[in-house]
Amino acid sequence: MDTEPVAPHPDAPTAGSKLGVHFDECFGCGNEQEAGLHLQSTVGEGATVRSQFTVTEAHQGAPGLAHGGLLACAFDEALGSTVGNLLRRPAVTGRLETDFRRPVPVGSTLHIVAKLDGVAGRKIYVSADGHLDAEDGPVAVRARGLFVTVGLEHFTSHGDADALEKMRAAGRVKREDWDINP
Ligand SMILES: CCCCC/C=C\C/C=C\C/C=C\C/C=C\CCCC(=O)SCCNC(=O)CCNC(=O)[C@H](O)C(C)(C)COP(=O)(O)OP(=O)(O)OC[C@H]1O[C@@H](n2cnc3c(N)ncnc32)[C@H](O)[C@@H]1OP(=O)(O)O
Repeated sequence: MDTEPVAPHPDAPTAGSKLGVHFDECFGCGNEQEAGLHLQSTVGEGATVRSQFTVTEAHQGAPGLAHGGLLACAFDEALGSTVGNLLRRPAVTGRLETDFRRPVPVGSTLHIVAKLDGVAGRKIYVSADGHLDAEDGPVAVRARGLFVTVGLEHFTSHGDADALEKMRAAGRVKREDWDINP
């Protein structure tokens, strides 16, 4: 792939900043989804975001083991949060590849480190490693994503405009937070 290197937006949150919930009903990070992943993220050094989530019984595929689709969801969230918060561009997942390298048991915590890899026009390439039970634990899942920058009308024309208003009212998303025409 022919990409340009990418640096965080000058107004992006700095290393150590905790990233809040972007939407209360988001399955990845929202606090109104009881069975959701409740992923919590912090900006890391360089163009990285560190996220964690603990696998519960609600996330099983085989008995006692995380469902692969839910693990993919965690990476979608972690990668999307990296793009949204570091680049401040509204973007959606175009492609998500996951390598499942080790089983992830219920009760374990996945430590995901995601990084911006490059951009090519509207295309943003990101990747992440998920370490089992510790930041330096063995890699259980690896993912690569392609996000595509969209205008805010993507969400208003295809999504729930009332819910977007609710997000704005809750201060989750402000128009001035986004670099709409990078
Ligand atoms: C005020 C409201 C703000 C709302 C913001 C909300 C939240 C954000 C807040 C904070 C951020 C924090 C956290 C976010 C966390 C999680 C995010 C989860 C993200 C998701 O879970 S999101 C849901 C799943 N996602 C979709 O629902 C997308 C459905 N889809 C489409 O809506 C279109 O498909 C679209 C827009 C992707 C492209 O459509 P399009 O017409 O605009 O553009 P086009 O097709 O030309 O693609 C342009 C270039 O991307 C290449 N390209 C596209 N797709 C490709 C693929 N799969 N593989 C390889 N290349 C691909 C083309 O080949 C071309 O490349 P080239 O320019 O080189 O030709």
